Amino acid sequence: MSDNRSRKRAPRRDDDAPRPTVNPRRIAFDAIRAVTADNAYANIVLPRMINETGHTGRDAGLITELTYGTLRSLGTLERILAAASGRDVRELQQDLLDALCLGAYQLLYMRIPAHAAVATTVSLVKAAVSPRVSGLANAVLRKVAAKDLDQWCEDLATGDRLHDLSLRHAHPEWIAREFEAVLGPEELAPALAADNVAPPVHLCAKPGRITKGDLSRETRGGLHGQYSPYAVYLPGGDPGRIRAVATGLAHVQDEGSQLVAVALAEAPLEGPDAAWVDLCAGPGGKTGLLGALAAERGARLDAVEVQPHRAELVAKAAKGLPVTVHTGDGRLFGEPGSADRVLVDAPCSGLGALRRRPEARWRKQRSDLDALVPLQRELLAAGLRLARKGGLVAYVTCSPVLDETSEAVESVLKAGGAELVRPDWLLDRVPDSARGDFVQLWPHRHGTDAMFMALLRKTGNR
Ligand SMILES: C[S@@+](CC[C@H](N)C(=O)[O-])C[C@H]1O[C@@H](n2cnc3c(N)ncnc32)[C@H](O)[C@@H]1O
Repeated sequence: MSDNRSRKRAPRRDDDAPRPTVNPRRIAFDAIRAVTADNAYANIVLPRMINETGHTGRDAGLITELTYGTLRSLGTLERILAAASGRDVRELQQDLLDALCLGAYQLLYMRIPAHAAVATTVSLVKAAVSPRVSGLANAVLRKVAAKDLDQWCEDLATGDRLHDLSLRHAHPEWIAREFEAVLGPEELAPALAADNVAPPVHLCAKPGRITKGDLSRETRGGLHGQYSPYAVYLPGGDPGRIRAVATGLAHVQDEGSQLVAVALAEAPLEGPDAAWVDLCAGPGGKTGLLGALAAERGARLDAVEVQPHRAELVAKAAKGLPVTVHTGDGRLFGEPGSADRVLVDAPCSGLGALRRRPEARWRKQRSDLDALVPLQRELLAAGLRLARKGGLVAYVTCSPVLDETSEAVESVLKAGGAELVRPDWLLDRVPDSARGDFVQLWPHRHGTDAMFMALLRKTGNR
């Protein structure tokens, strides 16, 4: 018997679990294909693929970086690939283009040696696309590798500031223009750059259910949130494995989302304060927090959601809380003048949460706003109708776009019967969050999604 065979085997990492056999780059490629060919969402398909193929730890991290990074940078990668190949990349078959983007991402954004990035991508093309195009892939990627990202961006710059910043930070130009209209030119680059950094997971300790201290201990050292009295930052790992999350005492929720919900609950209100409404509730993050606050105050919350499957999620989030879930159109809900506090967390472009959905920026179009903007205004008007005289309405979007935010509020205010109120609770605790009397949070300033909030008080009877 040889020495090798007589030596005891080192215990395996996870007992009997088989070692993953699918190559991480192949999984990243398959996930990118699912997004580009089947319109899948990376944050849904990728965790499933990683799980099914048994990758953990550093491998899982590499697969996530390859997939999310490539998808976030698609527009810029395609521009560089077009220049390197001297052709319109839309003429290439989509699976080849996806593989080239994955290879170019490794060359330009990761510290993977060029020879390894080119060789692994060419092998991937042979196996997953066609051996016939592997020579083309090799030639194009070698050209990409000849320059770094800064040099490519310099070569492709036109001198138009918005164009050049959009290219450097991988955003469609129209989105950069919308951000600049709110922020001005100075802060545009940091705002775009912040969208390319994966956000940490924020947890919300439901008030009256678990304290921040206990939740932090359960997460093994999660820091308390900077601004929200209920936020704990998850230091790492799967939030579903935290007992408080699994049992509904806490939930995953961006700190900015927590802040706007609490700001509505904390705003001073004269008169009765027992009837609260969440008019656009799905999937129920803010319902869970507002419902817990309502329980502490002896109030009740009606949560309205138009999509039945999202209403089911709201019911789950509100379990054990004084919340009634209604499936229906918020524009038609309830008795006028019956509510003390109303949240209108309107469906929006979601441009304030681009950090979370890597492919989203390339799928969205300015024309998406054509249908959203009138709906947002109708929902805000419905929220005001529902409020009693003196009652409060918070209008919230996860977008900083002017059309969806201050302009929506100003247009509804023109009809009369309501006034703008300064949400002092939030503005006083979060530096640089005021835009006039509105709240505008930003990833690069606050580490939260770019949530917008306006607080209105109903002054009329109708
Ligand atoms: C921005 S999301 C709300 C997020 C939610 N408040 C949370 O914190 O989890 C907007 C929601 O409004 C719903 N919605 C869209 N149109 C609606 C309508 N007319 N009435 C009620 N809900 C509507 C969408 O289906 C979506 O679930």
